[in-house]
Amino acid sequence: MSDSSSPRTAPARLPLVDAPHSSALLRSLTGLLARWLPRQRWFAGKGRPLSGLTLVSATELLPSGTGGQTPGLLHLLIRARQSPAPGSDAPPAGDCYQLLLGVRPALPPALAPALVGRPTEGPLRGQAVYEALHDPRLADLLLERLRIPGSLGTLHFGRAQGGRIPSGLPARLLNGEQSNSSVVYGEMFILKLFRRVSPGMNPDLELPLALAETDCDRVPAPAAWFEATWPGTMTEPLTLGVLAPFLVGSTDGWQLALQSLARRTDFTASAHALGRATAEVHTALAAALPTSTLGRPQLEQAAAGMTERLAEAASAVPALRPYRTGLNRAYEALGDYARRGGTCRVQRLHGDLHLGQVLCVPDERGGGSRWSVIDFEGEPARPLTDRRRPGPPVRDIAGMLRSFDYAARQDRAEGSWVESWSRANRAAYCRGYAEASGADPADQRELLRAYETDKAVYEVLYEARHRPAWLHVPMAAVRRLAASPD
Ligand SMILES: Nc1ncnc2c1ncn2[C@@H]1O[C@H](COP(=O)(O)OP(=O)(O)O)[C@@H](O)[C@H]1O
Ligand SMILES: O=P(O)(O)O[C@H]1O[C@H](CO)[C@@H](O[C@H]2O[C@H](CO)[C@@H](O)[C@H](O)[C@H]2O)[C@H](O)[C@H]1O
Repeated sequence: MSDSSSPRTAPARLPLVDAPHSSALLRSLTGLLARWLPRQRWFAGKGRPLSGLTLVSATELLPSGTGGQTPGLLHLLIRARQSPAPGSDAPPAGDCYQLLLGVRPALPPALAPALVGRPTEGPLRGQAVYEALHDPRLADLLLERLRIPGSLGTLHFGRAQGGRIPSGLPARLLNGEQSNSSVVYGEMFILKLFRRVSPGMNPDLELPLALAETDCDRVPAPAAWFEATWPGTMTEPLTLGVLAPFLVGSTDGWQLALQSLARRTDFTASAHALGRATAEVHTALAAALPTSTLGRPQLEQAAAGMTERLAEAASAVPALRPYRTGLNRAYEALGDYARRGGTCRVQRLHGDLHLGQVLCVPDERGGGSRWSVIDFEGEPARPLTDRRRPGPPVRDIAGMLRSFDYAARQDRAEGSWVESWSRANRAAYCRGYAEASGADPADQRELLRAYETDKAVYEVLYEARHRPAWLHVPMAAVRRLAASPD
């Protein structure tokens, strides 16, 4: 099963573009990109030096006018090779990134912050190369491509049946802390452009497409998408972007939870509704896509995977080491459950469910509001093959329970009100889930504890890498979970 138990999958091989063209283009861009890429929020390999760049694919979406005012639009897939982390004997890894670059002889002042650089050699010599999504003309061109199904070079554009995508919708690039990049078009659609990509369908397209065929309306249905394809090769298509309806006036669950904490207001009705929404999505996914039952060997393997992940995290984050024995008890309890004959149903999941992944949307039908669920990519650090494997629903539930704890720990006052806020919302969420699904998460004690522990360990590693100032949040959970009685 996904979790961990499976061997780490090596990145699938991707074809390279034909040599003469690619080497000239790379000559233009290598120096600039080697400096620019590691500074991007979405660059996954922070802290490891870049050892080289290779071009996987290059497509001119719009040829640059020579000397004129028309910008060019270049779509690139670039493999960034990196040296292994210090002390690791792993071979150099290479992640593939998607770039959309604008090319102009001179940049208007409004686009100056988007500049990647000016190549000093090769075919782009002397041109201003910049992040194309900042340029409304180029973002508009991308929408035009998405409106009309078809292929251009390695790029293939697909569309859902029916529905209308108007042209000329004004583009607005989101500037939040994202793992990818998103552009909102006329407050009608949002395009998510995946940054780190690998062969195989991205679950953030696959699962919303599958749900669109069911009667579950909790997830915005993809209107259009694009992918890279290499017909005649063994390489699976690689998902590059998804256009979905924009939920106007929505607020994410994280903001709402923080408001409730700041104003000392009740959140349990929302948490309960969120439990119901999660159950509805799980039920629809289980009906639409394959499920199976894990028996003893697979559950033991899952527990072993968690133990291994804890060992890896502890070697990267020393603060975790004193708690290893205590945390491992949760994984041993899962192994014991399997040896006693315990089983577990697995199905496709969200994979990284937390309060930031749920949007509270004003409900046109009833005047109130309702929860929608977004971002089915799974945990960004896991290989795609892992993220696409079925897992137990309690894994998502554990993620949301951790999120209530995260929110509560943002409150500086802490103390008993905040603790009871967290406890009450965790309980309300599970109640809502149980009512809508018929399965009470609390009945799966060993699984829930093991997955909550596994999630807290993941968060320790995530915070140590991306937001060290937040490390204390999952560490508080680690202390609690390590001390919890069997
Ligand atoms: N369909 C949507 N409607 C409204 N806002 C959305 C929608 N999808 C995403 N967003 C907004 O965009 C942000 C980033 O989207 P997300 O899919 O989580 O990207 P990432 O994986 O890069 O974090 C979300 O936090 C949310 O605020
Ligand atoms: O939103 P992403 O898919 O990029 O998920 C990653 O980043 C999340 C933070 O933005 C991280 O979530 C953790 O912090 C949240 C508060 O910011 C909290 O609600 C979550 O419970 C906590 O796990 C997520 O783990 C990571 O994969």
